[in-house]
Amino acid sequence: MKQLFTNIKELLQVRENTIDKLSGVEMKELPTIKNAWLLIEDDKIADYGEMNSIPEIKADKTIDAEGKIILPSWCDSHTHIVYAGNRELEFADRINGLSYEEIANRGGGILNSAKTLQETPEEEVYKQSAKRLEEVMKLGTGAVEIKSGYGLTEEGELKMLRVIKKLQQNYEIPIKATFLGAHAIPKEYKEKPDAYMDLVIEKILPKVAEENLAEYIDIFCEKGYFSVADTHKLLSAAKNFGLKPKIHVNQFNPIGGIQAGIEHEALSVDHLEVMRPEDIESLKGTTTMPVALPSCSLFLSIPYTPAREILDAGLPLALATDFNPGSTPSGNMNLVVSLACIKMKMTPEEAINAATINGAYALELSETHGSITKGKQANFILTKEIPSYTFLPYAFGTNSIESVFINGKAV
Ligand SMILES: N=CN[C@@H](CCC(=O)O)C(=O)O
Ligand SMILES: [Zn+2]
Repeated sequence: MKQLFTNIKELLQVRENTIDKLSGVEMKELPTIKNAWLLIEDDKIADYGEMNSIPEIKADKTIDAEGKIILPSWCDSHTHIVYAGNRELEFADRINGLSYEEIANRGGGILNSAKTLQETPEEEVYKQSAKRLEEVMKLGTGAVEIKSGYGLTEEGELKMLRVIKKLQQNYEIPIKATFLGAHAIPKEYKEKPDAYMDLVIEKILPKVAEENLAEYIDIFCEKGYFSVADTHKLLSAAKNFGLKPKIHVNQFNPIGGIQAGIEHEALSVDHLEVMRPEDIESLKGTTTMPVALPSCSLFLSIPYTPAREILDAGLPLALATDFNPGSTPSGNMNLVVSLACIKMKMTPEEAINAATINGAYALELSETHGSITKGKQANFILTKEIPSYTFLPYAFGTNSIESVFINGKAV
C-alpha cells in the first residue's frame, strides 16, 4: 500500500542518513523541506522530496497536506504509564501545602500507588494502562518506554511487567520495558532496607530476566530512597542478566547517581533537576543521554533541568514525559516540548530534536525512529494548518495535531 502526502507546508527532521544523537550546537539545526511530498510504502518511509520536482508516483492514496506540517512522532523515553488508580487526593494535599517528600513520609506517594497496584487485578491494570497508551499515541507519541516500580513485591513487579508485555503484543507502537523494582522501600522493609535490595537483586531480578520481561534496569537514586552504593550493587547484578541502566538521578538531591550511572554505561540518566558543575562535567565524553522531564517540574513546582548549561557544555539532551500518577499525571509530549522552550530556554529546533532523535537514542531506536529517513518506520505527526513549526511549542496547550500515523496507519 502506497500513501502519498503532497503539498506539505514543511517536512521536519529530514535526515538522509541515520544519526544516533545530536549534541550541543548540533541541536540548533532542524533540517526541513518546504513545500514537500512524502511517500509511505506499507509501514515504512519510502521517499520524499520537493513538490517542484515530484516524480510520477502511482499511489493507492494521496493526501493533500496543504498548510500542514509533517514531523516524526515523539519518542517518549521515560514513562510509568502502567499503574492502577490515581493520586488526586495527594494533589489536593499538595495544594494545601504538603510537599512531595512530606506526602511520601506519611506513607503516600509511590507506596500509595504500590498498594493500589497490588490490590488491582492484572486485567484491570492492563485496561487502565492501555487507555493511557492510546491517549498518548493520539497526542503524537510513536515510541515509548514503560517502567515497573509500583509492584514492590515479586508478584506486583512481575504483574506490571506482564502488563507491559501484553501492551507490546497488542499495539504497533514500539514499547521498551524497564524493571524499576528499586523505586521505593516498602513499609515492611523500612527498618531493613538492605533486605529489600536483596529481594530485588536475588529474587525478582533473576525472574524478570528469566521471563525476558525487561530490557533495562532502573533505580530511584535519591536521599530517602536508594543510595549510590545500592545503585552500584543493582546495576552490577543487572549487567549479568544483560539489562542496561536507565536511572532516576538528581531529582531532589545530587548524591552521585550520575557518576554511578556513567560507570555502568547507562543508556540514560533521567530527571537532572538539580545539577552540580561536576555532574555536567562527568557526562562529557560518555555515551549516556541526559533526559529532562519538564512536566514533572511543572507539576511538583521543582527546578527545571538546566538545559542551557547542559547544551552549552556540548552535551546532548532528550525530553520525555515521566507520565505517572504522582509527579506527572500527563503523557503529553507536546506540552513537554512547550515547557522545554518556555521554562528551559531551549529553542524550538533544540526541543524538537530532543523529543525525536535524542528520544529515539534513549530508547535504542535510532535506526528505526526519530527522523524522516528512507527505510525508517512510518511513525509521524500530521499537524492541522499552522503558520510554522514554532507554533507547536508557542501555542502551548493547543492541540495542533490533525492525525498521528504509526507504521503507516492512522491511530
Ligand atoms: N521520582 C521517582 N519516580 C517518579 C514519581 C513516582 C510517583 O510519585 O509515583 C518520577 O520519576 O517522578
Ligand atoms: Zn520517572
